[in-house]
Amino acid sequence: MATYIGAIDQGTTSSRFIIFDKHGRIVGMDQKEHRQIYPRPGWVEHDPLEIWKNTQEVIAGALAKSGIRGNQLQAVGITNQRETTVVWDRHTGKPFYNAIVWQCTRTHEICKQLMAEGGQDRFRDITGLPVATYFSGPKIKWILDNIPEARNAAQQGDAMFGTIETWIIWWLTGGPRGGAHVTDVTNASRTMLMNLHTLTWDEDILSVLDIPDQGLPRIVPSSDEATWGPTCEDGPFGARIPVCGAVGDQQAALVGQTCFAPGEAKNTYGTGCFLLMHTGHKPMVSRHGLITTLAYQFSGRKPSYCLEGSIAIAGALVQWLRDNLNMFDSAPQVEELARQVEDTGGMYIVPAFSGLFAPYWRPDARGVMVGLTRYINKNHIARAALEATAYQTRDIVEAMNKDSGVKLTKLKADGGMVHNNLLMQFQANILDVPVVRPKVAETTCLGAAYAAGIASGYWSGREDLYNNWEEDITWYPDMLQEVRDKGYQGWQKAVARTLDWEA
Ligand SMILES: Nc1ncnc2c1ncn2[C@@H]1O[C@H](COP(=O)(O)OP(=O)(O)O)[C@@H](O)[C@H]1O
Ligand SMILES: O=P(O)(O)OC[C@H](O)CO
Repeated sequence: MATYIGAIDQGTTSSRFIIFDKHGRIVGMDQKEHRQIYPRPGWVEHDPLEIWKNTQEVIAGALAKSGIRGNQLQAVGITNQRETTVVWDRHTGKPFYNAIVWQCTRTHEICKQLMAEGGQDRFRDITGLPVATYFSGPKIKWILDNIPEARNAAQQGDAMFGTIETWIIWWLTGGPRGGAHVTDVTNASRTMLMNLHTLTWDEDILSVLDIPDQGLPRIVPSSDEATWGPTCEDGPFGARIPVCGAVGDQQAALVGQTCFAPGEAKNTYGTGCFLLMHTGHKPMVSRHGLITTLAYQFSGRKPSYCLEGSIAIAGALVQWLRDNLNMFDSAPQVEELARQVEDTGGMYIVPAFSGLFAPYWRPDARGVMVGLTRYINKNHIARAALEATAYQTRDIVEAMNKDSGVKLTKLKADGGMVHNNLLMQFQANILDVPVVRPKVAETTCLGAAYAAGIASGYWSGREDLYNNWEEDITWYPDMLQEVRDKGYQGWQKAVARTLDWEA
């Protein structure tokens, strides 16, 4: 009987389940979007129960469409939108509040207070992170401070905290009937609560944030022979399958792109955009606005670290043009509009909708469109939206080159936006390095499958994975240096216009 590996990708906009064969090829897939909830400007929530329901549906959907039975899966891995936080009742599985999404800025006051007491970098040596609304710790604190039932339950030891992989693994493995309460090192490294060196929760930070440690999940490797499963027979797989891989989605893409050597980097162009460079077995402190984070840990091996440049809004700007300005019906159509014009007519969009993340870390920033004249039409706006992603990436690459002391010579790309040829060509031009897309662009799911597949012996080691990586297309730079420089200078001026908007 043929066997496969399954991977759940619970992303910001949708949930997917993909089934892979030995060659890393996709043999089954299903996907479903979930609601984005915006209760106030800058606030973003998801319904955790809707996410769990959709996850079960896409698992069942992919199995039904492919004709593969649950018991043909040798193991299951999970990858997820990181930082997004749920607090729930361990006896009922009922969330005390909606999931607070990574993009949500509601913890601005909490972060301001933390910074006033000790500066933005007060936890950087321990956690690798600046104080920012992005990370989970302040989100847990917000729920405990604002929802009295959650605080009471936490004090009684009845509340569970978790990021999305924790939430889903708990349900898959039994939920209130004794499901595993675990988080992998990559997700834990996004909480601002984990010590990057010891891979344990930091008592001092927990006490500063007033978060009781009994609600926190156990920290485990990203690929774990011990497994945290199996799944329940009465769940969506209809079988007991080992759950033995969990990796935050951006780190999963690094694994899926087989960036296992120091200096190798990938950029994932999805809702946001995340450039990660492998830096080896020791955390490297950033001096230029990047964050230090776990890349992955395979069970029984030393952890690997990376530097990350996180951009909050990339494809989300395209969605905004589609949904809020009704400029087109589907995301790929942005390219048709952008191709109607040679350039942006001198305008820029800086989508600082959640403030600016790396390398600026400015929660006070808000989005701008600048350089407008009566000449500008919607085609220029479409083009400027795509260019914004490429310019934000250039900001990150500049910082990465300075931090690592190595000049990036090639960028591996993946994510939903890499099907946009105009963007990818402009990216190569504005970075002045080739950009390459692999044949399997679903690298996030693939990385989670690899984590589960290595733990369960489906793949024997990295050599198997390297053999699965194949180039699809490479975009080479073809822009004059003076044009590149002028464009980037304009971008830097536009970024300056976003600052000091919110108090
Ligand atoms: N052809 C395209 N051109 C530009 N943006 C696109 C295109 N296709 C998808 N996108 C954008 O990519 C994002 C979806 O990418 P995906 O990797 O699936 O995201 P995520 O994993 O963050 O949910 C959406 O924000 C969408 O607007
Ligand atoms: O779900 P994505 O692809 O938008 O990724 C979100 C990131 O993990 C946030 O840190």
